[in-house]
Amino acid sequence: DRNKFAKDIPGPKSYPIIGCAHLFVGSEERTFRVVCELFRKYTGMFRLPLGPKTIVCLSDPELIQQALTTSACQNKAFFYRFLEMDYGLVSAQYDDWKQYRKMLNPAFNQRILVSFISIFSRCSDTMVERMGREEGHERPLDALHYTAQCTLEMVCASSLKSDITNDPHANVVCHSLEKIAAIISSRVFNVLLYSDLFFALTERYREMQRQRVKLKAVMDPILFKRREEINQQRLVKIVEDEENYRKPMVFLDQLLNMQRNGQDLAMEEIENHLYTIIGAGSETTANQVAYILWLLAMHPEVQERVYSEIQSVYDADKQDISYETLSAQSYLEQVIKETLRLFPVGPLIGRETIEPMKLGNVSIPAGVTILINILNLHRRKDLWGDRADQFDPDRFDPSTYDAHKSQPYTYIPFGGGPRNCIGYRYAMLAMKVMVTKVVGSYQLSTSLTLNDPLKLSFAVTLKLGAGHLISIKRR
Ligand code: HEM
Repeated sequence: DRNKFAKDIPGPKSYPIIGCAHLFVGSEERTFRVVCELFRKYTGMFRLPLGPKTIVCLSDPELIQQALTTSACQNKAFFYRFLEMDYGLVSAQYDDWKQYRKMLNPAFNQRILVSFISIFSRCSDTMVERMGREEGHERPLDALHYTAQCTLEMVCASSLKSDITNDPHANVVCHSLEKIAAIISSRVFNVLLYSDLFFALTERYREMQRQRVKLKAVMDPILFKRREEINQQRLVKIVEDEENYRKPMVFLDQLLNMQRNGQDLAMEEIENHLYTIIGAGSETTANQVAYILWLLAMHPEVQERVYSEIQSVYDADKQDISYETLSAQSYLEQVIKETLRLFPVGPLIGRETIEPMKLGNVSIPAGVTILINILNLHRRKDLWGDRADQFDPDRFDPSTYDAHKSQPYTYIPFGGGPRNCIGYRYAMLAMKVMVTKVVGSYQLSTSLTLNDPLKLSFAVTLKLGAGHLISIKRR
């Protein structure tokens, strides 16, 4: 029996064939709540058979560290296949991934990231201006609506060298990404939708195809245009110049110049990488900044400290943002870190064992799915204290913060091990610029509190059903 290894691992009651599938009926919100309750109940490791799959869930930081750092566990879990981006960095299997990551790492080097700060700044100014149109309105605005368009523009301008600021279709892309993410995630705990054949018969599948068509209609022209330009450059042999060839390039250029055995990558591979970076780069950052603004609106005293730091770092009339000024905003960094702890926008990640391995004292065979709940890990009272559910940026005061030193895997908002987030430094810079621009311009408030029903759910990113509702007043 394939599942014999799991017989001594604790877990909820399961039934033949369906396993624990009966636990996950109802809304997405309910499903996510049940998942989180299980992770709270079993503090080490538990098994979760779901139809044909046995999932081993990890709550303990030591076990999480083992899983994320051992090479025998570096394939992605079966549900990443639902993304239908098999060649992209997020879902590629280990052997392919090693090559891709090596070739794409240079597109995230320090020099390139610093050169993006002016793009982040320009896109954030546009966001602030758009928000301003809502000022004085009775009803609060949903911060995500604004951050989503902004981060999409940032990713296109930085990684794709393409300006979509006034593209009327930009909002369509944000909407499509969100819809696709929700459909993909709805398959993760729904055994009936594991089979691609069965899924293809559903309305969700047809909706996903419709959204993909919309997405491609906006993104394909960007891709084809840039490919044409790069082919032209090649013709005039610029790329063959040794120095140019070695210079790190932005993501899309790196991709279009990548060669394997003297051949360009296949179009399907390039598209998978492109859509992966757009999805992984824009949706995540947009949601995270929406959480930051919403928490600042909820905690005026924290917001005032962020604002006085902005005043002490920047001239009164112009916010000339540079790498140095951003580095000087250490309190803002604490606020971002604390938001990443309480509301990590990539809450559930999964791996699959490539070879047999030991997790603690349990022998796990090859082909087993491992599931990690980052949200639950970040809110464990035994690791973070009784006030783990409260927002307290002082927790990350560098002079006192030591949780990380004793066990770095108690805090993993960007994942961990070799397959951690390739864009985490990009994200930190982009978030700092966005928050600086908004808080520098507006005073934020909200009537919501962390005790209200927040209706969290999982749609690749961590969704807030209540909405990131805030009111703004010009400073
Ligand atoms: C606040 C923002 C972000 C958060 C919280 C975040 C979080 C994460 C997490 C948790 C993972 C690990 C996924 C796993 O283990 O399966 C990941 C991977 C990844 N992220 Fe991010 N991310 C953010 C921003 C970005 C940005 C801005 C980019 C690109 C511009 C990006 C690109 C990626 C890619 C390509 C991977 C896959 C890496 C690999 O397997 O080699 N992310 N991210």
